[in-house]
Amino acid sequence: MLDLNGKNALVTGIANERSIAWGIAQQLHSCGANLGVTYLPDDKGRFEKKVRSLVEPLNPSIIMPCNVQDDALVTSLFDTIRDQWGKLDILIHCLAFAGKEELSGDFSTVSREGFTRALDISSYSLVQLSGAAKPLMTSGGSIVTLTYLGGVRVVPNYNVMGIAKAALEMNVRYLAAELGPLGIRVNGISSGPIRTLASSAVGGILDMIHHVEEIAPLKRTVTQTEVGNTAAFLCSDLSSGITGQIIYVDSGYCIMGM
Ligand SMILES: NC(=O)c1ccc[n+]([C@@H]2O[C@H](COP(=O)([O-])OP(=O)(O)OC[C@H]3O[C@@H](n4cnc5c(N)ncnc54)[C@H](O)[C@@H]3O)[C@@H](O)[C@H]2O)c1
Repeated sequence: MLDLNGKNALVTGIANERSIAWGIAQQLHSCGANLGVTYLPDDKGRFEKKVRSLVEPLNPSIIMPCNVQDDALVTSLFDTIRDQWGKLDILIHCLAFAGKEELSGDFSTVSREGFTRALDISSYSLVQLSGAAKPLMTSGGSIVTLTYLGGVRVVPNYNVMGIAKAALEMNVRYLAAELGPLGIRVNGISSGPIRTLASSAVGGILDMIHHVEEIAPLKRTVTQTEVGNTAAFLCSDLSSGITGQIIYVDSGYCIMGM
């Protein structure tokens, strides 16, 4: 049994019950972690309402807004963690965004604005949040992000998000090298396709899932719980020798040539 008792874990990226971050939060909680969660603030407060009611059974001690494009919100989030928890042990980076118009059609038509926004929210944010977490991870720590095969191979319609994931995976390696001497490990989970709010913006997501069901050794795609279990492992002492890695949780799809 994984033991995360006494660990403070910040989970970003919960939008609803389909979110991979929700699967991760549940598994961290079941292993004993003390949770803090964030939601994306919007004018009508829809995400806040949804996230607050969803996470209630997990009894998080911090629930705060986080828009990674708003530096003041990020500063306030980590100030609160410092004041309330004193130290942070686990950071789950489980967020990404690209405009729907960027997730279908020809990649070469992506606008500078769309490219920059996707890279800023989906890739730079890992550096930003890890930099803010670093001074709070005084007893070492574990940082986990979520990536996808479209960052190493061409997947139809994934387009600019593939570039963002490629950059994200390199961020994992540079951060792991910098933070390793402090006992902070940084890893990524490359998840197979799962139907979520974010993935539904990718053109042909259902075709991608059906393709995995046909080709992958396990003949199915993965669940949020399976990704959550791997995240819990990567956050626990059982993975103490692993850093800078991308772990595939994809029913074995990535090993297949045909
Ligand atoms: N669903 C899949 O098939 C799949 C596969 C591999 C990797 N992933 C990755 O998993 C992660 C979680 O996505 P998901 O599929 O669970 O979808 P999701 O829509 O449930 O989660 C995406 C989250 O990103 C948050 N977000 C977007 N813009 C933000 C911003 N500016 N600041 C802060 N938060 C912001 C949203 O609020 C949402 O909570 C993403 O990095 C995604 O690329 C998903």
